[in-house]
Amino acid sequence: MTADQSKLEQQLAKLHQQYMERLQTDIPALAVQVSSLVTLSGQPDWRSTILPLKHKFHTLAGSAGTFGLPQLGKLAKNLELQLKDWIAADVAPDLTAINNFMSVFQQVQYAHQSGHQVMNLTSARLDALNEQKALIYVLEDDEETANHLTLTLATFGYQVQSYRRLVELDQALKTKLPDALILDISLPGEEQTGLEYISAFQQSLTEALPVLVITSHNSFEHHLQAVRIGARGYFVKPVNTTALEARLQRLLAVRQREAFRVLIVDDDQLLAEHYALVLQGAGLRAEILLEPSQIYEGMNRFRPDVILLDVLMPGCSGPELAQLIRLQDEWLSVPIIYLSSETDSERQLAALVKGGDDFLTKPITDTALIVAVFARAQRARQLAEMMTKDSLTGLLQHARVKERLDHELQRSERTGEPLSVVMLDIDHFKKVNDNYGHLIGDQVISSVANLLKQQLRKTDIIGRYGGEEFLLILPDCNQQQAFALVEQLRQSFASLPFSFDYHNFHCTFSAGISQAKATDDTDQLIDQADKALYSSKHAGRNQTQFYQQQS
Ligand SMILES: Nc1nc2c(ncn2[C@@H]2O[C@H](COP(=O)(O)OP(=O)(O)OP(=O)(O)O)[C@@H](O)[C@H]2O)c(=O)[nH]1
Repeated sequence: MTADQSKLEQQLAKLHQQYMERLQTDIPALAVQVSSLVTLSGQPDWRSTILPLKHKFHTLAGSAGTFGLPQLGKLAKNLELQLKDWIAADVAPDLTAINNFMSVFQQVQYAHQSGHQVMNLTSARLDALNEQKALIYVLEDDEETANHLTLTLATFGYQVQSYRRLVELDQALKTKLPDALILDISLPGEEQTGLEYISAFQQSLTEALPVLVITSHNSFEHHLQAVRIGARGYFVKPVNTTALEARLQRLLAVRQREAFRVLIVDDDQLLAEHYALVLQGAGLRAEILLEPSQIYEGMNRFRPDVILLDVLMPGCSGPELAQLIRLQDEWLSVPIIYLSSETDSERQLAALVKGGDDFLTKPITDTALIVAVFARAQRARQLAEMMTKDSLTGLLQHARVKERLDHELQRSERTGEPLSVVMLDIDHFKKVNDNYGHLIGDQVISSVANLLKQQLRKTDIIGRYGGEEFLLILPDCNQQQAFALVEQLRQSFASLPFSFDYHNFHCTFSAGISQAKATDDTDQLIDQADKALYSSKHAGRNQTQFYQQQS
């Protein structure tokens, strides 16, 4: 067990302990309420005693199983259903019915004292997501190609280790596995070919290592051999390093994906904390909202991929909250999963009609919770990306990046943190298209996008604003910090070699920066960054300027 796992198990055990302590007061309090049932028959307002009791058994039914007391959960569910039947029949229960009810309740009192099943999280745990820079090994005997590749990948922000000989690579692979391997398959002077070596090595792994092949051979046989050793890319020399980097980025995108965000809305704090810990243990980010009235603030701040919603909450029910969420266009597509001890399928359907997507019944096992949330989050993220991202670069589209700027501007006003906006445009791009063709032009655009994705923080927002124009939103960053960052990007980009027909060329970009002031709105801020960009172009291009307020 890793240190993280053991910490998680300790936290879960602590929550369980707290839940058991809560039952020490909840069950006797329930007993008092249940004992008042004996005075019920013949009373006109019998419903006002039963309704709150039904709610309490509903909550108990949902939470007990989750905290390892399935027997207690089942008994509570039966009692809840009994109370429900009385209400549905609209007849006050007679004394025999109440006596039967109380004898079942006695079993509840015993059940909460019996031992709980030990929760086993390990089988449910999914891979924690890797936030670090990707580690790439390169095996290439030709020094010039190796240096060119290493320099390009390092410029993009990868951690690169380059080897000339198989024996060196072998040692490195046995010490630490990289995120991907770039391999020259023809290695004169070696006993084995690169393909033979890696084919044997892959068999020793449980999960195949992503391999990109570089070679001077372009035959069908070589392609086939490469596929057979699990190659995920095939590049013929002279290697187009920017195309290779783009492939690498796509290959690693899933591993580097930002963790899915789950917003848990439940008035039962212990239960909500339990769910949050279980989801966090599986590599998801989870936040708890106990107070439904804070839903908009919570959504805007946390931007969840999925919402887990309790159905019965005082003040505002889950379905009402779902309807509130759906009032806002931008939250229409976020999946809402109800998590409730409601087992009546008609009521479940009624809740779903009010804007939910799925219904999970409490108690739920940790594995089932993780799998349901993960599957929903993954699909929602894919759909959201298709709807909001530009197909060439994978960056946010024009309208979306402006929407994000609206939010960030509001946040910066609220928190007082600085916010900078950068407009960036490739220099003389028309000439790139004219000289090398549209396809190479597209490759240059993709490279700027990939460089930005690799080198900016996860919290920065990047959009393709126009053809060869990009908009960067840098939260918690003043204009001096933005300047240092953009200058570094500019220099990296200027040093990137592009190739066309055995001939290398370089490109540059110009940039303009504007820092938000309290009085600015989105359009003003973009306009200021655009004016600063124009100044950079006017002053000779390949440079960065701030917006200067005209007097
Ligand atoms: N290959 C490619 N070209 C594009 C794309 N979008 C826009 N362009 C081209 O980008 C070029 C932009 O040219 P201009 O805005 O005039 O830029 P420029 O005058 O060459 O350079 P600056 O004055 O330095 O900005 C036009 O030729 C567009 O056709 C695209 O997605 N792919």
